[in-house]
Amino acid sequence: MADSVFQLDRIGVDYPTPAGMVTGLHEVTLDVPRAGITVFAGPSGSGKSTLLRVLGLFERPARGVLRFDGVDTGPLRHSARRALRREQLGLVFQNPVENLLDYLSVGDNLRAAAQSARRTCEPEEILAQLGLGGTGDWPISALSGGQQQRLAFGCALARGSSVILADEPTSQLDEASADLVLDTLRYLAEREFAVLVASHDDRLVALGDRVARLRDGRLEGIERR
Ligand SMILES: Nc1ncnc2c1ncn2[C@@H]1O[C@H](COP(=O)(O)OP(=O)(O)OP(=O)(O)O)[C@@H](O)[C@H]1O
Repeated sequence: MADSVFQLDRIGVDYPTPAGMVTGLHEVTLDVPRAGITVFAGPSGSGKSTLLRVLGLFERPARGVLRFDGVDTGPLRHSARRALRREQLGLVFQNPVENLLDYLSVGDNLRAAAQSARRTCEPEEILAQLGLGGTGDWPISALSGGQQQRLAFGCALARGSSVILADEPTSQLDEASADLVLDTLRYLAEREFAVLVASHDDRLVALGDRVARLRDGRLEGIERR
């Protein structure tokens, strides 16, 4: 398995707007190691979400080469990208309700996630790992925001994702709930998941083994700890 989970070579993203083309990312070149937590930090509009969407194979860059596990993703057809997304890449959004199906129980959310990657799972095993043991029959609404985010990471585990991409996972949470998310990210990184997070939460930035700083769609630099 390659040491780098993602290799970006001069990745550029443009958005058409009524006022003309806006560049979301300018020629970003970066190697993301598989091990540890990588944080993409930067002010609002710096390109963090755009970068996560490119890495999550939701967005095709206009320019440059993106390799995932050493494979050039450029020539991949839509169906191959979708299969990679479902089976390997777990994307967790900032708003807990976006990550879960509110009409299913906690356990059924995990089962549905596994099924979407053509797998089966033992919900109670995953819930126990995440400190949510015994909640399998609960409705989603009975969980706190932090617990819902934990469950969203659990869905990535149920799908068998090897890479976790989280976009501002603590921004909608109070401090105690955010702590649950920080613990979960650390737990996943210790278990050899590649964990990539976009955030301007200082505590999340402090958790990173490396921090890639973005500004105006450009990579300003990388701090390694
Ligand atoms: N769908 C879109 N259409 C037009 N412009 C977009 C779109 N998505 C992003 N942009 C622009 O691309 C740039 C980067 O935006 P992006 O959302 O990636 O930044 P961000 O760092 O994640 O910001 P935030 O912290 O506010 O979420 C900004 O100038 C933004 O306005």
